[in-house]
Amino acid sequence: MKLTVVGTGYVGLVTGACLAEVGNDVLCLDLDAAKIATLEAGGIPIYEPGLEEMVQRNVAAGRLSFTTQVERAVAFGDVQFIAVGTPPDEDGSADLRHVLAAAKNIGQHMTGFKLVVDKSTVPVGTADKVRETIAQTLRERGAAHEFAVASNPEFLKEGAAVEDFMRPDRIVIGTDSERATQILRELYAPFQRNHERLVLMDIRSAELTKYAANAMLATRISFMNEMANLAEVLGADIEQVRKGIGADPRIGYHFLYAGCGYGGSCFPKDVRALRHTAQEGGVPLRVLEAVDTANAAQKQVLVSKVVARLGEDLAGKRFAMWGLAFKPGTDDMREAPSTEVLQALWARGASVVAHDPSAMAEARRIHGERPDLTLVDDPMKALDGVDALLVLTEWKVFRSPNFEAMKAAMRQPLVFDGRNLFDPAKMRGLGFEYFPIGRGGV
Ligand SMILES: NC(=O)c1ccc[n+]([C@@H]2O[C@H](COP(=O)([O-])OP(=O)(O)OC[C@H]3O[C@@H](n4cnc5c(N)ncnc54)[C@H](O)[C@@H]3O)[C@@H](O)[C@H]2O)c1
Ligand SMILES: O=c1ccn([C@@H]2O[C@H](COP(=O)(O)OP(=O)(O)O[C@H]3O[C@H](CO)[C@@H](O)[C@H](O)[C@H]3O)[C@@H](O)[C@H]2O)c(=O)[nH]1
Repeated sequence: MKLTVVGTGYVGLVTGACLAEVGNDVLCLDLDAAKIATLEAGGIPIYEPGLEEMVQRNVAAGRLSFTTQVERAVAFGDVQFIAVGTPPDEDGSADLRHVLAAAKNIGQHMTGFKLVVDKSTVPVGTADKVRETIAQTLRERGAAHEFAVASNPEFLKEGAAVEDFMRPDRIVIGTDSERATQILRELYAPFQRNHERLVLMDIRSAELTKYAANAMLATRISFMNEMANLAEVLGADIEQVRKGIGADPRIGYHFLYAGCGYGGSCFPKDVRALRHTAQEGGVPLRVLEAVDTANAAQKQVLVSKVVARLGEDLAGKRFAMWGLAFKPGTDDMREAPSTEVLQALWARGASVVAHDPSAMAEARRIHGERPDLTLVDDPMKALDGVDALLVLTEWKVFRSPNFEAMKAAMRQPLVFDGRNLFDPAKMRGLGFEYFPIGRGGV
């Protein structure tokens, strides 16, 4: 099939590359000329395991190409995927400017049937707006072409995006058009594996499914974080509790880890956008309100522990930070807990020496050159003479460090671990003062 993907961010680029991988001809459009230039030069603008090779392979095979030319992109694909950003507006609602601009471009340049597929995360009712925008643009041109609009929300996780797209748990498709259903069935046939992954539904339900999934997962994390805070005070261990409750298949072991708060480009934004939608609809979402509040508090948990141990005034103190990305496997720092912890430490006069396997360039872009932030290329180098180590991201490379060398490098063996990487008994046995999350019983 001939496909156009509008937007070459995490979702658009992965969608384009994976759909080319199974034999489609894909043209990716982005208005960001620098991104397209990078892609055309054989590079990729983001870090995502397996993506660069997949892009290069499909470009070489002639199945994947890139453009900034809207007219060419609209002409190319019978299916037009909209995968542009839907950032939060000031009131927390999803900003649909880019989605509707993409829709308008399609209406402006289409000369025959197009299936327009919303892949961006968009509030319920957006497909109607996309439809209306295209219809209106066609009317203004005096043109009459058939088109269909479908919702196909994306569930990939950063750091595992290619794997998630190639081997999806489910493919949600919302349509009210038989023609659209047929096209998308055929397009997604190679991703079915051994049983049907397509979940077909009406458009509004598909749009809500995306938000409901992220809201449920965010709720689970905030719940575990609050249990962890309670466990600490009660002298219980959240890791034991996690295993105990996860054994119930109705709960399950996945996505049950307490930590220093959830971040990323999706959970915080989508929880707020859904709350906004509910407010407009006059429906209280009390649970989700608490999920958001609990997460904001959890992002400060490490700082509270530092202050309780070292005092409010941290002037002249030096901290090592392991991990800047919002989670391992990505260079993305959007809403990362590290940013809030850095700001809180700086506000108290401390300086930080940080290492992250992927996100250091991003940290430099966000925080700029400043005397109270040093970025080093080796986690052990961050420890020289520091008053404490803070762990913000559970990268694999941090899991089995040389503990003796760590102790020798630090001014004092003090570790605040926001991701529960280490065994508390072992740490204490080695002579560390160790502050994990929710492990009061060990
Ligand atoms: N990042 C994720 O893990 C993830 C997963 C599932 C769903 N989503 C959702 O998918 C959508 C895209 O997210 P992302 O992380 O890929 O965003 P992103 O910001 O990384 O990329 C969006 C891209 O769209 C481009 N763009 C904007 N307007 C355009 C237009 N009119 N024409 C062409 N290109 C345009 C931008 O230049 C940018 O490169 C969002 O709604 C997001 O919530 C994201
Ligand atoms: O047990 C857990 C699991 C995750 N997290 C945190 O939760 C955040 C989000 O993690 P994750 O879901 O792995 O990352 P995302 O790439 O943001 O993916 C989420 O958001 C995407 C965008 O909507 C969806 O497509 C995915 O299905 C959904 O998992 C991160 O800060 C994690 O540290 C925890 O604290 N504990």
